[in-house]
Amino acid sequence: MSTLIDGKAQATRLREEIGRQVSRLRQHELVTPGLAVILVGEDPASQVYVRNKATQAREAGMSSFEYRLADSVPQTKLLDLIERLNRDPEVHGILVQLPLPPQVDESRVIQAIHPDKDIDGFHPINVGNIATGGHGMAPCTPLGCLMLLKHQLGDLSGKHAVVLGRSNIVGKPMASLLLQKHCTVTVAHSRTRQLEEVCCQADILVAAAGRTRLVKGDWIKPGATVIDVGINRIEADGRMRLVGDVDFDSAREVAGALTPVPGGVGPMTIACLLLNTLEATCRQHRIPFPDNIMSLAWGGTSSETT
Ligand SMILES: Nc1nc(=O)c2c([nH]1)NC[C@@H]1CN(c3ccc(C(=O)N[C@@H](CCC(=O)O)C(=O)O)cc3)C=[N+]21
Ligand SMILES: [Mg+2]
Repeated sequence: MSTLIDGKAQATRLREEIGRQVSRLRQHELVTPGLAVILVGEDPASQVYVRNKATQAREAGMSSFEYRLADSVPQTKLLDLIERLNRDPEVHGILVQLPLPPQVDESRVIQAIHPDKDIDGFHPINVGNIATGGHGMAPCTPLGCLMLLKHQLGDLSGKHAVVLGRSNIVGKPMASLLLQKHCTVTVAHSRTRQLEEVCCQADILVAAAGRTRLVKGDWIKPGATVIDVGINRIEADGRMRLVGDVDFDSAREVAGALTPVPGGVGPMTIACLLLNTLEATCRQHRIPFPDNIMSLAWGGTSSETT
């Protein structure tokens, strides 16, 4: 049986440490980190996530500003709001919940966010900095996955990581981060031939394909570490359930360690959002980013990154 990787517990510890740093900033620097979250439309799942993000930001002592816009909002209005938040000194991080409705050009919106306030790490400047090994803002979900992996495995050097999925939000930045940690990285996706054989070679398997229970136990090398990024809502026995991209029951017979859904990557994503907001605040006020947060987040010292 595999070790269960407790993302919920690790996220709680990270948020507690972030909370201590936030109160230190407020006391000694008179700065309160501020997170602005913009939600367009009324998708119920998105509403839950946005509410959780705002609640957890406030619990960590941050200011939270929420903006709810109608599904029919013209793009110019959204861009105007972002422009205003870019200039607002109380706002250190801006998150526009994706996906956006069809009249809005997603990449236009992402590029409108000032890179220093882009706590999602989706702006091309941050994508470029991460891809070239710099210390840009890393997207929250891949960053959370990396922290779980570092905590579980320590040094990742030389390990074969297979990333299943190639989205800009998870797959591609995940591959960048794993390369930075000296993994051999394969990015597989829906057009990959012999997908099962490719997955079977992974020491580390990150499943972010958006396909319910795609990865079965016999896709996994015995002892491998499996990170399940999927969040799929299915109906079972007349009730809604959350399941991942990994078939949990067969996977746990084979994997060395495995994240559950829920309680794995999801809570780490939100904790990393707060971490990025704290980092953005420090950078905007030219305050050094606290070392102990660095080591808690990365499971080692920052000097280990080369
Ligand atoms: N600009 C932007 N940034 C995002 O980071 C972003 C986004 N758009 N759009 C949607 C996705 C999805 N996402 C999740 C965050 C937390 C959980 C989470 O906390 N999940 C809980 C369960 C929550 C539940 O029960 O529904 C868990 O896995 O344990 C899930 C999904 C962030 N996203
Ligand atoms: Mg794909």
